[in-house]
Amino acid sequence: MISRKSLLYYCEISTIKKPHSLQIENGMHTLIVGAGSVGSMCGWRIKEGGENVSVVCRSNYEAIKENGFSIESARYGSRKFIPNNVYSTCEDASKDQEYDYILVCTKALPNIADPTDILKPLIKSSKTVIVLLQNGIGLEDPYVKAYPKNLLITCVVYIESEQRQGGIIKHGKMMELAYGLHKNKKDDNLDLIKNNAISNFHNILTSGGITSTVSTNIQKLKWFKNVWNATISPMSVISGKYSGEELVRNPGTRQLILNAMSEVIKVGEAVTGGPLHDKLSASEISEYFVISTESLLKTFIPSMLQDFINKKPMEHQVILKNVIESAKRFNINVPILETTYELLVMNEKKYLKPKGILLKSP
Ligand SMILES: CC(C)(CO)C(=O)C(=O)O
Repeated sequence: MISRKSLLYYCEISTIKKPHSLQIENGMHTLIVGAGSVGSMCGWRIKEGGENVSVVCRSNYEAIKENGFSIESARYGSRKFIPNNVYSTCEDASKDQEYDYILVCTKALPNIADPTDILKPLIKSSKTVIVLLQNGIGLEDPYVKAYPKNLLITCVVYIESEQRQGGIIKHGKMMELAYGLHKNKKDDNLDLIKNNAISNFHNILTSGGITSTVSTNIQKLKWFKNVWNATISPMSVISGKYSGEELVRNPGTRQLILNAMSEVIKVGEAVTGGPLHDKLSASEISEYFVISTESLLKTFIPSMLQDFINKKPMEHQVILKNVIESAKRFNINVPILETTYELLVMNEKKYLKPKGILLKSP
């Protein structure tokens, strides 16, 4: 019987040990690009851990410049987070710094604009490690193409947070990152520079109290997590704003979600070349996610539903469309995912079109 521990509990994880010969550097400078609910939480914890943290904010810039962030967290308590510097553009952030780590915490919306463009002024040499803290799959290729000399770390993000208004952040207990170096070829041997980049990142996260895990098979973990994101999140929007907890408690939608999950798992297995989990079968993975969702609070709102409520673009390209496109390559039928995707995009068009935001045609 599967019981809920944490959404990450069942992931196959390999934590690397810090090699004794490695010197962990101090005083590193991290830039958060997109200081919304995820970016501000990470920035806050990394600064609390003793590092320099600057942020690039867009819609919330004036509020953050003036007052910083006010964070109310069930895990860490309620505090203010005042970043070292607050910028409104990456251009401004690039003027007097070259950063060790750039954490990309913006929404992943490659269907609206090239996501790598905004980093251009910031990437001055191979010193900067780019870290993607975004939901979905198939995000990495544009970064590899645009910045081939920079190391790329890609993450699975489990952070339960929401921005109420400019700079007011509400956080629950979940604050976990699993990550690994994005590799073009299957190569588990990390050389010293790569190992250093990962160890330092691990160090700055754990110093700030973020549960941090390094994986040598990060794509498998990303697909595993996307089983949840590609099903519960869009269903919560198209069902008319039901929470995940309500959807899995209702027998009809519970079965629909289980069926949709099995479509995602089939595609994930084909893409990653094996099971998405070492100990759980495909049906146990779906069962595990449904049981985990059952014990989430009614008030827990998936980030896609938060975007829908706030009339913002939703991340359906990386969460759903990329799965559907992979399914086509492997001749796998995904009728539930296709239906969900089409209905989601129709819903989004209603509010994006009047704002003049158009999706790129495929
Ligand atoms: C489950 C959660 C909150 C983890 O970050 C998430 O991925 C989302 O809401 O989109």
